[in-house]
Amino acid sequence: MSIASARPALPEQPLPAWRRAVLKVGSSLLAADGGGLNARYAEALAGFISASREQGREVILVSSGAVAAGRALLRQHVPSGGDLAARQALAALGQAPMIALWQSLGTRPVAQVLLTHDDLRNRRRYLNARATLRELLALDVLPVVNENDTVAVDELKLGDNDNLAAIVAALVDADLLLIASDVDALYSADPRRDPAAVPITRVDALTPELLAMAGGSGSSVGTGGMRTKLEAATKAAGAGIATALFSGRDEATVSALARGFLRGTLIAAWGTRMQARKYWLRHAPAAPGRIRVDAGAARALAGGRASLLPGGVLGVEGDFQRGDLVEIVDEADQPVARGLCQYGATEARRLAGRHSREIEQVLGYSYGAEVVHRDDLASLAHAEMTGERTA
Ligand SMILES: Nc1ncnc2c1ncn2[C@@H]1O[C@H](COP(=O)(O)OP(=O)(O)O)[C@@H](O)[C@H]1O
Ligand SMILES: N[C@@H](CCC(=O)OP(=O)(O)O)C(=O)O
Repeated sequence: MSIASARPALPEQPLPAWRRAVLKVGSSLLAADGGGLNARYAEALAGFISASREQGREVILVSSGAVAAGRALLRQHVPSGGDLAARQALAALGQAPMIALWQSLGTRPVAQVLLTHDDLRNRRRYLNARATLRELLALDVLPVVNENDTVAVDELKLGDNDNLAAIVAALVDADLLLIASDVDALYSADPRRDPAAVPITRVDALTPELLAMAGGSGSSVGTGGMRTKLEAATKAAGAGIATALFSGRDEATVSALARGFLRGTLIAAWGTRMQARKYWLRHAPAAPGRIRVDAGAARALAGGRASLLPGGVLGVEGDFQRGDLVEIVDEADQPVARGLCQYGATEARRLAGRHSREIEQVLGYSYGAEVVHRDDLASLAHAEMTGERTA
């Protein structure tokens, strides 16, 4: 039974417009009775994914449930907490049945994507994960992401799939993070413990008071509870992505989602995705290196809408890798922009002053016509920075 089923249904509110969303489905839904995997609630969620696809939208699924599935397969008591290696073994055992469950509920092929914190901290792996996920969407395949529990210990661990889902949402430039759980909203206190708890359906800012309302998991299969959901929403908000929390146990709630309405808690983003991205590009630590550009390129970059092409590059200083954040300066060494470089310093040096169509001939391969793509670039010119949110 849903925790909040004895309470009155929540009002519907419009979801923000979205084209790409990450949907996180917790163990509390896939192993709802505390036993093995069960399609009972996953079916409606799979229906939502198919309906979204038909509306021309893209969904990336982040699914838990491997540990619960593994535990049920062994048909023996394995303690929920405790031994990390035992949990890892259970996850390895249950991962294939979890993927098979999602495959059985849809017609599109399902692709398994296993990630760790290390994969997303390392710039090259981050870019590879992003490219793979984008390619899977282009192939019209449903990516099903989970933490790679076999290798994820301590510092490699994201710790929970709520946080993983927020990171994946930023990785794939999603517009919305949808978190389906066994509770229909964020409450003023854990509704399992406090019958007087009241639902909070709209959050404009995640204040310390709100964060303090969130408790841990109330079920035997879930891990982070509301605490990790609010952590995830904080990460998503900082990346310009709104989060919707809702009960995946309530069919009417899930079908309302396909109509663009939420019965649950909507946590607003801090700004637009582009503002958040530009803010990050302007303020994150840059790699030890600089790209010097000619006057024409400097003018174009100051406008905030042009990419940096190899022809505008005069020289490259220092050392950086493909994907690093680098500073771009003009002929007088004045910073004009910052951006993620598509080529490493050695490659960029060889490309300086060349035409984009010569890239393949010079390097023997190409990552694209731009040294820095305009989506990955933030101008430091005053006009483009006005209106920037303060973090
Ligand atoms: N303030 C709160 N509002 C709503 N739920 C809360 C709150 N604090 C703790 N919870 C608990 O969070 C649980 C959902 O998280 P969790 O068990 O980790 O599920 P999942 O497997 O879906 O991630 C709810 O069942 C509820 O008991
Ligand atoms: N990677 C683990 C999921 C851990 C987790 O975050 O679970 P949950 O709190 O149910 O989303 C598994 O597949 O069992």
